[in-house]
Amino acid sequence: MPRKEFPTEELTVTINRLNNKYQGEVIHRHEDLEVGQQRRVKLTIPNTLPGDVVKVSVPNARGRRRAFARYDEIIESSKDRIEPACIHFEYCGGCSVQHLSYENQLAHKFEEVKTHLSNNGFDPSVVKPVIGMSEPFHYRNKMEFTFGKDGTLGMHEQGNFRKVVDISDCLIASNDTMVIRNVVSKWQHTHDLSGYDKMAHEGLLRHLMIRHSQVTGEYMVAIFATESPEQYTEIINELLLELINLDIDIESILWMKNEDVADRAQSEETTVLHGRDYIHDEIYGYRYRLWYDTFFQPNPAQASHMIEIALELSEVNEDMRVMDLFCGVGTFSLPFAERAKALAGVEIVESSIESAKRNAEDNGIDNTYFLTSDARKGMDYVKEEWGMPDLLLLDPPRSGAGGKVMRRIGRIGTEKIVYVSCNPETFAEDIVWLKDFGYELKTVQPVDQFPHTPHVELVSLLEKVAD
Ligand SMILES: C[S@@+](CC[C@H](N)C(=O)[O-])C[C@H]1O[C@@H](n2cnc3c(N)ncnc32)[C@H](O)[C@@H]1O
Repeated sequence: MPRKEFPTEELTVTINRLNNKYQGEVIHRHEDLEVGQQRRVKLTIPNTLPGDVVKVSVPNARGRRRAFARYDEIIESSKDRIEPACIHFEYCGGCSVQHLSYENQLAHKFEEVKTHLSNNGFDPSVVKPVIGMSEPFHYRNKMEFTFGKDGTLGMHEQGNFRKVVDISDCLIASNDTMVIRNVVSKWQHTHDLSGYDKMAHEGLLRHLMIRHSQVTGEYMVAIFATESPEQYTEIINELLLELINLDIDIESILWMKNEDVADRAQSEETTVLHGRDYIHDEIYGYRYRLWYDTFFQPNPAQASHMIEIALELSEVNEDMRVMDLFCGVGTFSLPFAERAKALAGVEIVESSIESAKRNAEDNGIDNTYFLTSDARKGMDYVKEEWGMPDLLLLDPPRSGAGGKVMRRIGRIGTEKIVYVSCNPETFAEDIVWLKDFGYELKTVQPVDQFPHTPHVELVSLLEKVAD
């Protein structure tokens, strides 16, 4: 029997918490209930804060347990609410907390890290206040814009993956990134080139990736499209001329053919339209080559703080052999290797390991051993082939390292473990595994790499205090 649909209701609610995407939430309890109606509905309302009183229209409010809805009107503002600096804030899915002062964002992230640790039985007093940015804007070195089917070029709308919000200005990207974005958008409209429709799987232009180095000033522009560039040579040449004539050091312009149905900026066939297929960047004084798909820390200024903290906490010295798990292109490996006797890095993406090897060479570092492997199997192999480490460093993806890797780390039993994380929730769950191996959490230093978003990174130290 089909479920009964209830009418849309206009509710007045007071937001009482932020979820992990920093969207306001409240549980609304219905009154005047009839048999078969839900007693309560959990409302998720983007761009709201605890203390905001808002009016919101909720379709089928009495027939569902959860609803995502935009507010119609703010009746009373939270005392923490500020005017967002960005003109696109209301709909853009890029930043979700510009309506909270930066000071309050940092306070919220601090509490979040402590809560995850407490929930997993750790003493939250080891957490230090979050290191924020003095200028929390224009910090990102890589932006990925999506072409919408309606000629837009920007970010997905918050809570609506099908819609692309046209972004002519962005306060977390560099100014030159937006100059390039605007040239490409104008070019698309001049030539009436279609944006990709992900539902119908038709249209030419899919993504625009712009990455740059804040140190070397080099830029890469990559256009992802469903067709090869040959049939568009004339109009592509017009774009190239415009881009190259900008007062921006664009060292790489790429055309990436991507026919895959998955909505990712990936390439089946890469054509270098101008310059090389990589750019140079630097973090913490080390030089790196970055290809379009190389994972690199998106906020190099804050990443440098994290490297500095990791080096200090580890007290790495020339007698130590270091194992760096999830090493990527070697952002932590190279500074550690230069201060250690030897370093072994393990990473699953082959091109990152190739890059790590080349980066070590480019920086004159010759005591490294890099292995392409899943962390779990790689650790066993490295122990056999390279030997046991004295220090363990790990920086897993947001999903965390997982119990199998953590138990192996526990069995290795180095005196210190430095765990770098981009997700306090999986971090807290992972380190629970180390308790049985006699480790104690000594310090956690959160670092804000992504102002105005829900993300927070951290560097932590665990020490072996018992066998
Ligand atoms: C947060 S990044 C850190 C990279 C590096 N430490 C850095 O700072 O640039 C996590 C890395 O783990 C890698 N990775 C993901 N799953 C993995 C696995 N199962 N085994 C080994 N590496 C993995 C990713 O490719 C990525 O390079």
